[in-house]
Amino acid sequence: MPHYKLTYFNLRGRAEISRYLFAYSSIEYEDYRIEQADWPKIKPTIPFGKIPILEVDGVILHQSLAIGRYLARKTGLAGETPLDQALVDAIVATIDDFMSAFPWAEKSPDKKQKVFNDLLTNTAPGLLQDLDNFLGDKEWLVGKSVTWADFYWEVCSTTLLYLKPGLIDDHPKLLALKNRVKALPAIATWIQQRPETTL
Ligand SMILES: CCC(=O)N1CCc2c(cnn2-c2cccc(F)c2)C1
Repeated sequence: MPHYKLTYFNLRGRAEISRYLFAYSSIEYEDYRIEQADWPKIKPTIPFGKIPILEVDGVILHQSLAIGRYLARKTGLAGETPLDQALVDAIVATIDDFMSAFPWAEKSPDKKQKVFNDLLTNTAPGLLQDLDNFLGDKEWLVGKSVTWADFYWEVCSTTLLYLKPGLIDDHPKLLALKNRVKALPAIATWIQQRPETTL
């Protein structure tokens, strides 16, 4: 088994999907969490200057969704057929587009709050309805078994609910999917054991 080292901040953020995949697959890894204060020193040493990165026996993989897709493929959670894999990728990208629209590093609290409020009030409802329509009465977002698209929904919706409690109240099927993921034993154990962070 390769030596895995995941480097990110002490946040769920863009690394949590990989942590879920490691937990679900029982693959051992180093969950290396850097202090925000140390980032300016570390950033120049990172290819492309962004985290998370996953080191696989010293080979550095960057981009959170590339890392997630790599782990999902190793874990059998990428989708059963090429078409299902494409559907999984499309759902992951759709959720990620929305999460990426938040100005997480905005220094002005007023500007940050204004954009966050606009996204949560005016953009989120359309996305939630589209996801609700796509899920329909299925157990999982794609195919007959859980995929990393379901994990990504749970990871990102946790942050969205922290930002706006009640945001998903009009979508009981999406909440039920979130709870199905949280009820997976390995995920439940990780959620119970992981460091408590707000984001
Ligand atoms: C200073 C940086 C920061 O506060 N965060 C980084 C980005 C982030 C956070 C929480 N979720 N999230 C995220 C998850 C997935 C996709 C995405 F684009 C963003 C918190």
